Amino acid sequence: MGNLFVTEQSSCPGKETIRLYPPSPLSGIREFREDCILGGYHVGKGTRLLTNLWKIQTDPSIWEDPLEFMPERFLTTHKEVDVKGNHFEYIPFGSGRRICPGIPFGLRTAHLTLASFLQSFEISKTSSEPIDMTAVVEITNIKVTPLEVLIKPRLSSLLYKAM
Ligand code: HEM
Repeated sequence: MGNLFVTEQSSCPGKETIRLYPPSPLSGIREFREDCILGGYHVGKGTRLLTNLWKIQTDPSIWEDPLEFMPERFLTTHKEVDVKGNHFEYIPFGSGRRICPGIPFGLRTAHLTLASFLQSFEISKTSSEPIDMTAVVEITNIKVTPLEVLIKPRLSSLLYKAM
């Protein structure tokens, strides 16, 4: 299970999770209002651009061992990098005027939901095989192999009744 812990103070496992497994791997669409040259390419007015955030966040010229889960990089080589669209090598919420407006809500909700789930249930794998973390980069980030787990309540049964 990916650990989606990120706060605005930014925990390193959380930052690394959404670097490698961005929930929204493609940015929103931008339309060019005029002809221009971008990265050596001529781009015509009216062209629509969808940025592949996953590709940027796994660019081997920026990230050492880009496909490895290494949260410590956010304590060392990428210590100053935050999630707010200021560092273009890492833009899990996009950047600029159309940056995701749900950053604080998304981060807190992910944190709360996962923490409540882990507090409430014991989770175990159904096999001893390593978990296949391969993902398909589409509009959202989807695991190729669904994760199968067994969940067992940890708390008093009274706490699981619907409110
Ligand atoms: C971890 C959770 C989330 C991630 C990773 C995420 C990621 C993104 C990304 C990459 C974009 C495109 C930004 C761009 O094109 O520059 C976006 C846009 C957007 N997000 Fe999120 N998002 C998350 C949670 C949320 C939540 C909780 C809400 C609302 C409550 C939200 C609402 C929006 C909206 C409305 C846009 C479109 C903004 C615009 O086009 O002006 N997102 N998000």
